[in-house]
Amino acid sequence: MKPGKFITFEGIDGAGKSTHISFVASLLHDRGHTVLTTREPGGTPLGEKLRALLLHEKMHLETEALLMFAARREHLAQVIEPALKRGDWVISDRFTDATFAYQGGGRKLDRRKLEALERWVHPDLQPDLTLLFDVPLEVARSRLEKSRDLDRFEQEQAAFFAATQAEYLRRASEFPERFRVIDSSKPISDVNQGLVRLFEEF
Ligand SMILES: Nc1ncnc2c1ncn2[C@@H]1O[C@H](COP(=O)(O)OP(=O)(O)OP(=O)(O)O)[C@@H](O)[C@H]1O
Ligand SMILES: Cc1cn([C@H]2C[C@H](O)[C@@H](COP(=O)(O)O)O2)c(=O)[nH]c1=O
Repeated sequence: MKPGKFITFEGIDGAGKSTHISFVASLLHDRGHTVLTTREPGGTPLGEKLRALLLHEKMHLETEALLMFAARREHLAQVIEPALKRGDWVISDRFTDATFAYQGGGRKLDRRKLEALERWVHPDLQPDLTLLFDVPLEVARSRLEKSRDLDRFEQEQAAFFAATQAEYLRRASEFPERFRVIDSSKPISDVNQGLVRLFEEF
């Protein structure tokens, strides 16, 4: 069912993943692939409305997790699955690992509930490659504060991001076949060079 490849970018807020998506997209485009870049929560008109709620409205933790998966269901149906079927390469700025990291790790929602939602929403699809941008918490925080006004997640305390990052790293060791951890405390040009090397082998 899936001639295209599905690549996801993950990391705590300010880790630098969005900065490197267009670089990787143009690298893959130069290799002859049709590349679609998208993001979560979001990626569809309905998903973007849910994103606005998720990033700015206070809500119950389980509502938050359910809305993340509702936006994802729409994203898969409208964007990701048709693109992969056509043979396009899809790069998503976040996917289900973010829900395990933020709602599971950061907010402590029982992982079994998230696993049940994952089995419901995408039982047969996992990313072919997940790039985890890893950076010390204080570096991420200082990059964010310099760059923009902070949303509901970005305003969380250091302990929340420490738990979120720990869950990302735990998942990277649980699924080593698809995760690659990128040291994004390095300058942007060094991170780009590392990405060029990584994609020579992918
Ligand atoms: N390696 C780097 N060195 C220095 N600054 C960086 C680096 N990577 C990203 N930045 C800067 O840090 C800020 C945040 O980067 P970016 O938006 O890519 O992070 P992000 O991981 O996508 O965060 P979010 O998930 O909150 O969108 C931007 O101003 C960006 O220019
Ligand atoms: C997919 C997803 C996202 N989040 C959080 C993580 C970020 O703080 C925001 C998205 O903002 P970004 O700047 O585009 O990265 O949403 C989450 O908590 N759970 C998720 O599943």
